[in-house]
Amino acid sequence: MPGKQLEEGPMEVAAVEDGGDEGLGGLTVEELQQGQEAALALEDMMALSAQTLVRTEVEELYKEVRSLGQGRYGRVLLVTHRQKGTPLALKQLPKTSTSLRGFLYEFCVGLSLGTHSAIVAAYGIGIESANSYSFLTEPVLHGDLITLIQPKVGLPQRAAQRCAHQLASALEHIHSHGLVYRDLKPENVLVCDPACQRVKLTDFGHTRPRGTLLRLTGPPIPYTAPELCAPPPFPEGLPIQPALDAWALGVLVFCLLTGYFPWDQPLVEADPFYEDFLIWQASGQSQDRPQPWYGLSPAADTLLWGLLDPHPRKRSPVSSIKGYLGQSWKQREGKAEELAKELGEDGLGGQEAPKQKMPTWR
Ligand SMILES: Nc1ncnc2c1ncn2[C@@H]1O[C@H](COP(=O)(O)OP(=O)(O)OP(=O)(O)O)[C@@H](O)[C@H]1O
Repeated sequence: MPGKQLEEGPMEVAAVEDGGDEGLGGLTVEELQQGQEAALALEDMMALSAQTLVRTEVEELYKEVRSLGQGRYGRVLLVTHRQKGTPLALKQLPKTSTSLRGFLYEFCVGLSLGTHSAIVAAYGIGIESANSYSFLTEPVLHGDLITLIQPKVGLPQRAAQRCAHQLASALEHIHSHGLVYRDLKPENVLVCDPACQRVKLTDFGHTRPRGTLLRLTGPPIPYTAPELCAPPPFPEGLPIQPALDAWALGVLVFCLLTGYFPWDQPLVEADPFYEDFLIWQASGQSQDRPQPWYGLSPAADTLLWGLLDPHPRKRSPVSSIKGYLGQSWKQREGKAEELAKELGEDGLGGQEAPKQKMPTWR
């Protein structure tokens, strides 16, 4: 998502000299340095890539086959190389809404991360045309994950675990490069086969170096971590951390397992589902388990409590998924209904069932 409204800035180096975590908005010196190194490496790569841009109209080199998708900022086309016939995905970003810098940024982030098996491979070809910028990646032809998640049901457990494992590994790779992905959602997860054996993360327009100062510019969504909703420690924003992606991964795993969002926004005042979750986390009592969580196993509860810890420093890293892979994440068939009965779910203490609706799947 390049060339978007200004919502971020680099963290002031002076903050490091202040010393202590306080002056760093909660980042350690090492974390801040890791982000700064990532930012410098990207700047170098962008300068080199700017010199190697191919200046031509896309049709001169590639033949359009069909549309693969349309995002807010660009469209993605399946094309073939005119001489070789090789199929490729071409992401095209109009110059009216994308700056050269924004384009180079997304292009270079994708290029530096695309060596991981669960990240879409980039071909290192950037094109500047009269009205657009484009780059080429491998085409992934079975659509995105949102089309496979059955509302109110989710994915079969094995498929959900395969997706979660691969996405955690992709995010770990991104974090090891000093970057935070920041846009985990099913629409950005491409599916390589109908059984969802292999998935790939795409769209690096929001990815930024760790420690970049960032403010929320619109209303939060379920994937937005609560620390981004709170007043930021600096006027320019919150220094971003990989914990933002761990939160989004927790929400995504919940969606994969249930077909529901756990809440609309992580705001106690505005969202009763989130408030119920915090009450359950605080009490640990089974009678406080919120309704959307009934279908999950104890292992999934523990995994998701870790990833969805409201305190970013206490939150489990994305790699915590690995410790839960051999276990069941869903209640066995019928168990969720039994549990509902046990908990008097047709009534909080025998009253009529609450008429509240689960968060609707969007
Ligand atoms: N390599 C690819 N192969 C197949 N389909 C793709 C590929 N890359 C993207 N798509 C499809 O195109 C859609 C839009 O792509 P992308 O998310 O990169 O655009 P965007 O404008 O940055 O989106 P957003 O609105 O999320 O910022 C994706 O949701 C996906 O369905």
